[in-house]
Amino acid sequence: MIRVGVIGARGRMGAEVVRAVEAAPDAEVVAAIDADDPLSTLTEAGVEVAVDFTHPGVVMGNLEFCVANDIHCVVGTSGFDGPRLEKLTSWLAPKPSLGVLIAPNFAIGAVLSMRFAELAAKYYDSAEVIELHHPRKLDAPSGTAAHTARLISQARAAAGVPAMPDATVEEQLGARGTLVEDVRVHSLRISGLIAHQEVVFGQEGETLTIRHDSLDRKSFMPGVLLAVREVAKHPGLSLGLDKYMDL
Ligand SMILES: NC(=O)C1=CN([C@@H]2O[C@H](COP(=O)(O)OP(=O)(O)OC[C@H]3O[C@@H](n4cnc5c(N)ncnc54)[C@H](OP(=O)(O)O)[C@@H]3O)[C@@H](O)[C@H]2O)C=CC1
Ligand SMILES: O=C(O)C1=N[C@H](C(=O)O)C[C@H](O)C1
Repeated sequence: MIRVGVIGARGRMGAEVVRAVEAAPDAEVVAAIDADDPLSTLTEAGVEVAVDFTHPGVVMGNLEFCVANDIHCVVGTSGFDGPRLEKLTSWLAPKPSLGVLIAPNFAIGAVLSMRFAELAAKYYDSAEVIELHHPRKLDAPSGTAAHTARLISQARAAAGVPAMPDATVEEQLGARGTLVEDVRVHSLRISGLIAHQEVVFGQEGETLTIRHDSLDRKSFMPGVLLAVREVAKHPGLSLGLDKYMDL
């Protein structure tokens, strides 16, 4: 049995993770902590894999503790940029057998749609990302949208695709979304939604839209369980659940 600690266990995702791990035949929740609970609960319970669904403002402190205490980490919390990933890499340097996965999205369809977007990127003049989420989400744009935009941008740069056509010279603040690298990202917050994303590509006479919808937070659980099972087999820092999949 894999001994799992859930950080953010009373949150929307954390509570779902506790249920999913408890139902798994090969893993058990030995610690479930939330804001104000001491991180030492994890070491006292002998946690092997910590799963973090908290807030961008606290996740780095949680990871610093887990890495220092040789606990593998599966991280769904958003807010990871280049400097954060560099810091994590430096923490992991003296721990060659420890695995940390930062996954912007655990839904299998979302992982596939990011890969599809990366593949499509070099074939189109234009690409923009629209993410749609529940209105209690704290951050914008979503981690998934930012990651998708970076993948598109990097794929276009690698293929030498010229800048996207856009004649806008007068823009009311925010009307064209925000730029992640050179890709526009638009964020909607709508009651009734959970987590959704469209990537729209276009060229003369043709568009391609790649859309993914998480209709229930259960959609993230197969990916979380896959990560819990795999993280110890993938030492170092991995970005994206696709690193544990045969894509
Ligand atoms: N990668 C993926 O597939 C997914 C990622 N996410 C991301 O996961 C994160 C959490 O989302 P969600 O569950 O909706 O958010 P919630 O706000 O529902 O849950 C976060 C929980 O973490 C708690 N918390 C805050 N600080 C700490 C701390 N220092 N230690 C332990 N627990 C703490 C919060 O307590 P309190 O409310 O008191 O602050 C809350 O209970 C977000 O960043 C979101 O974007 C969400 C869905 C899927
Ligand atoms: O806050 C959420 O709900 C979600 N957050 C992640 C993100 O920021 O991309 C993943 C998913 O979109 C749900």
